[in-house]
Amino acid sequence: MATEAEVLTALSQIIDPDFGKDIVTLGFVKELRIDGSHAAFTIELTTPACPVKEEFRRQAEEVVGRLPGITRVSVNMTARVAAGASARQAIPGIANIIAVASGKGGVGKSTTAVNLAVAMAQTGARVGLLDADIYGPSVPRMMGLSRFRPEIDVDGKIIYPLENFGVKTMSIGYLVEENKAMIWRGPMVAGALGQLLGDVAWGELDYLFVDMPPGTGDAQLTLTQKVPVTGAIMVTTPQDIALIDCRKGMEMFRQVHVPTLGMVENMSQFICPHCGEASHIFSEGGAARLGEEYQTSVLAQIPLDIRIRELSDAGTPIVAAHPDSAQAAAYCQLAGEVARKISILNNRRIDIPVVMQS
Ligand SMILES: Nc1ncnc2c1ncn2[C@@H]1O[C@H](COP(=O)(O)OP(=O)(O)OP(=O)(O)O)[C@@H](O)[C@H]1O
Repeated sequence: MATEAEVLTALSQIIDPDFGKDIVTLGFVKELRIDGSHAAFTIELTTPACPVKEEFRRQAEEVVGRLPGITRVSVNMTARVAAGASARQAIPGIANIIAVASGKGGVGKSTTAVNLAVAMAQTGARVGLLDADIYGPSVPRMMGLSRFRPEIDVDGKIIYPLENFGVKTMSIGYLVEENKAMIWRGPMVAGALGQLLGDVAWGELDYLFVDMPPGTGDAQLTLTQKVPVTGAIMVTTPQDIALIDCRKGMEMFRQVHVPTLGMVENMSQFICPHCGEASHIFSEGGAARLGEEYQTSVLAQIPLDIRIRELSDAGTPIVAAHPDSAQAAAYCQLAGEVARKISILNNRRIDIPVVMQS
C-alpha cells in the first residue's frame, strides 16, 4: 500500500509554471486520503480560471496512478482566490478590484469589460461588474438589464446589484438619468462611485471589474486613488492615436502605484466572412511594442467582429450567446490571463503556508 508521503513526493513533481514551485510546496494539495488502493485529494488553486487547471488534474492522476499499490485516483479541483492587499483593507468581501480602462474613448472598453466579466463567471469565480463610466454607462444595455431598476432598502442605504449571466452588476445608469450625470464634475463623480462601491450589497466576490470612464483626467485619477485597485487592464486598438492615449493611461496608473496587469488589443484584426482573409484595419503590432516599453504584456487580441457588436447591442454578450465561438475563446483566454496575473501579484504579497491538511 502507498503511503501519504509517497503520494506527496509524486505530486511534488508537478510544477506551477507561474510560481516556479511545486504544488506541494505551494500548499495546494489538501485533504489527502488513502483508502486501500484508492488515493483521493484536493488541489486548491489560486483561481478557478487557472488556465492549467485540467493539465494539473491530468498530471496528478498520472503521477499518483503510477505508484505501486494505487489503482484509483480521485482529484478534486477547487480554488480560493486570495485578496489583493489594497482590496483586503477597503471593502470586506471583495477580494480583488480590477480597473478596465482606456486612454481613448470608443475603443471597446465596456464591450471588453462585459465579456471578460461573463467569461470569468463561467469559470466558477464570483464576479461583479461596476460601471464607473458615469458619462456613458453601457453596462445596463450590454448586460441586458436596461429595463430593470435595482432594489434599495427602506433606509436608502443599501443598493442590491442586478445580476445576469452569473455577474452582479451596478451602474449609475440604473439610478440616474443619463443626461443628468453627463454634467457632473470630478468630485461628484468620485462621490457617486464611492457610494456605488460602498453601499452596494456585493456580497463575497473574487473579482470586481470596474468599467472606468475613458481618458486620464481628474475624475479617473481621483477614482483610482479612491478605489482600492489590485491592478488595471488597458484596452486599446492597435492604431497609433489609441496607443498614445493608452500610454498616458499606464502613466496615470503608475503615478498612483496601481500595477498594470496587461493590455487588451481590441479590434486587432478583421476576418473577412466571405474569403476568410485577415485585415489589420487599425494597424498591427503596436500594443506589443508598447507592452515591451512598459514591461507589460498583451493579454489577448480580440478581433473586430460584427457579431461582437450586434450581440452587445442586443444585451447578450457573445461569451454568453456563443460560448463555443472563436470570439468567446479570445475573451476566455483573457479571463485566464487576468486571473493568472492577479494570482502572481497576490502571491508575491502573501506567504503561502506549506502546511498539509488531512
Ligand atoms: N471587437 C469588436 N468588434 C466589433 N465591434 C466592437 C468590438 N469592440 C467594441 N465594439 C463596438 O464598438 C463600439 C464602442 O465600444 P464600447 O462602448 O465598448 O467602447 P468604450 O471604449 O467603452 O466606449 P466609451 O468611450 O464610450 O466608454 C460599440 O458599438 C461596440 O459594440
